[in-house]
Amino acid sequence: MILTDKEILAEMAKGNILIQPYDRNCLGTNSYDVHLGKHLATYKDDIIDARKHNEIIHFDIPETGYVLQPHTLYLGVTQEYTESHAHVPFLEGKSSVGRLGIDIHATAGKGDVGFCNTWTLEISVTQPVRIYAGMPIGQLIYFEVKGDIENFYNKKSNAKYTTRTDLPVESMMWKNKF
Ligand SMILES: Nc1ccn([C@H]2C[C@H](O)[C@@H](COP(=O)(O)OP(=O)(O)OP(=O)(O)O)O2)c(=O)n1
Repeated sequence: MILTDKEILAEMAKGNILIQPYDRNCLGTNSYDVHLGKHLATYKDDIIDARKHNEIIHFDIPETGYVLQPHTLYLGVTQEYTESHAHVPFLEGKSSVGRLGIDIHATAGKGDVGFCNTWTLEISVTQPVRIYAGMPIGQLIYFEVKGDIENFYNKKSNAKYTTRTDLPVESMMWKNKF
């Protein structure tokens, strides 16, 4: 079940959900709108290797915006730092963003109970499009879970994305050792 606006507020009051910064106007009927942080990154190498630790180059979106180009994967980050201690958070796109031809995640939309961080966005575009820091970029949806949890994400020793940051984070797939 997806939490409604009232339930999101109630869970925030209980400390189960944290969204920083928080703005009441960003709370939708059953979601919360998140915004594009000013930091972007691209992979340094043209060919990236799923077994290796691929380096990324960080840069900032200027005030005048930044034109994203097709055929490039951009890593972005939400302005919002979030914590979800009892619900599964999902990051979804927004229709208005999709209508600009912007995808904000390549395949990963699901978060884990216990995830405490900003969200890295896996951004690609259909045609060149100018984007701006602070623009609404996605929405968080919170699902109820069934059953007890043995390993909360922030307590798992092998969780890859637990270090708090306001920068986009590259793939840590190399830690999987395959
Ligand atoms: N677009 C996304 C999707 C997820 N996450 C965060 C929330 C998740 O709780 C965390 C880990 O996501 P996955 O479990 O999908 O990733 P991995 O399986 O690769 O990592 P791990 O081994 O740490 O679970 O990353 C994110 O920042 N940006």
